[in-house]
Amino acid sequence: MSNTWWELQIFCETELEESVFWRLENFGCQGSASERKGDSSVVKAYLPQIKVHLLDLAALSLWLRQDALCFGIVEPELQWNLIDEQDWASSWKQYWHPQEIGDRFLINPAWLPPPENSDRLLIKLDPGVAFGTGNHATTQLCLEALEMRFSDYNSFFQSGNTKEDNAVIADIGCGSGILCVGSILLGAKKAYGVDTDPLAVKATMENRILNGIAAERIIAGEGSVEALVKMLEQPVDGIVCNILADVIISLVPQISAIAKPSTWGIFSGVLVEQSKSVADALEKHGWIVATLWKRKEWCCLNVRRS
Ligand SMILES: C[S@@+](CC[C@H](N)C(=O)[O-])C[C@H]1O[C@@H](n2cnc3c(N)ncnc32)[C@H](O)[C@@H]1O
Repeated sequence: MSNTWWELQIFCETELEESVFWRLENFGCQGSASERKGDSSVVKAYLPQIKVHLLDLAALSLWLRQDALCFGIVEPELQWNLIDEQDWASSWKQYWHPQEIGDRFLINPAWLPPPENSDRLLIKLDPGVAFGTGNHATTQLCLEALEMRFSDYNSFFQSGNTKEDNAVIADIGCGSGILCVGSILLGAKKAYGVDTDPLAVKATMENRILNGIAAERIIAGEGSVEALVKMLEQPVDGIVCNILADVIISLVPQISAIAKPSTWGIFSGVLVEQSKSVADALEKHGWIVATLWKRKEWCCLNVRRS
């Protein structure tokens, strides 16, 4: 018997889109995507029918309307209907298009031919049900921060064997594996990804293969920092973590234990109003917050150990 899924459609102004994505992610949705028409957006998201009751959907509708009121934006409209798994697996994909991110990346859905004549680093992706298409501001901030980190290495080590060739990265909450793949394309030697969701681990391994990356260069495992500690031979050079602020704060002590004096970190998934509490937690554990990058209501903290 096929599984049944809720397909949620939110008709909103583009200004509200990021907050809608955030609500949907917290609500447990998977495979969300948006389509823009002028100033309006249709955000689509999916979740298994057994996970929520109609009453929950009514509550979600209320939260979305309250968010719009806070921002002084026209209230969005939420519609829902049931579809079967086969339809779900393909329906959101038609709204996802190749996307340039930062100065160097081009994200290309696995089922589309890559654009011709692009000199960008191509990340081919099929996220399955995992988070991380590159559509979300929090992922974009991470990819741009990774570009910055690796260009620092390049300009510092102009010739010969560069330090970047040896950089080992940890990606906590790897989702589709987009940041692991991005790190390798930028020149990392190895990326370790962990995620509490086994489907994200599967997606990361599949996307490694899709991008022709050798098995020993992206190692993915189920779990969180405690799993990472078991996988690592020594502290890492860089840490990227795009999870919500509360989770980051709870993980900071363990994360600090896999760092060495030269380690840098990229912490994303943080709402601007939560940035101070995340920065406080990091500083308490020996990190220096170097820069804070913002995109809409989200921000990303670029930190270093010394
Ligand atoms: C916002 S997604 C980020 C995915 C991808 N890294 C990106 O930047 O697009 C967060 C991911 O963290 C995972 N996650 C949530 N809590 C976690 C935890 N405590 N430890 C590890 N992963 C966690 C979720 O399953 C999800 O895949």
